[in-house]
Amino acid sequence: MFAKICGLRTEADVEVAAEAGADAIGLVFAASPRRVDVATAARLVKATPPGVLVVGVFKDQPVDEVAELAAASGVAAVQLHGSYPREAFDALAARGTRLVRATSLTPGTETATGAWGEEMLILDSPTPGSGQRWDLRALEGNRPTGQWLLSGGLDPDNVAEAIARARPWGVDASSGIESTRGTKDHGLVRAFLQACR
Ligand SMILES: O=C(O)c1ccccc1N[C@@H]1O[C@H](COP(=O)(O)O)[C@@H](O)[C@H]1O
Repeated sequence: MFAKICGLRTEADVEVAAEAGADAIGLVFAASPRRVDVATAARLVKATPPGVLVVGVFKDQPVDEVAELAAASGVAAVQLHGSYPREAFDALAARGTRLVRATSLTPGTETATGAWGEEMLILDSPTPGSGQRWDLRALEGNRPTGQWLLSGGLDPDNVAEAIARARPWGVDASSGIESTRGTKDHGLVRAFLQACR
């Protein structure tokens, strides 16, 4: 089970997540209490051990801004939320950017991982980073294929059951592993990663 821990803001956050077995971490560049500036992101990238994928998280920011922040910080991939068209994915892929596509599961959602050039697909609630769960019954008849991550309101207490029901390739969490909004609780991060496995 691939596990991504999102919204890290300090070196201690990175160290705990990596030591506890996170496969990927997310640094948020979107408007959010978890947002990091580019200098902080670059420091956190340097603090991340090899083998842990660092993903920059964006929402409805211009493609040029995404590419500039990704290059300046050194994140390995970008995760796009919001209403990006297919052309935005194509433009970033043409620059060699590794892509993660995040979407909620509404009628017409493209659920085949890789369909827009992304290497991972995230199915999230309609309000990313809010801690809201969504009705997993929506997966019936729409279950993605390939490297897809379940997200939206996951925490140490609910993630095992959510995995059993949704059968994702991986999971992604932020709000459910915080003490206060924007501040990771290291005990909850460890408990979440243990519960995933
Ligand atoms: O975490 C944020 O603040 C955020 C802001 C804008 C876009 C995405 C964001 N995070 C992503 O949201 C989900 C986690 O949601 P939850 O808090 O666990 O419900 C995950 O994909 C994050 O990468």
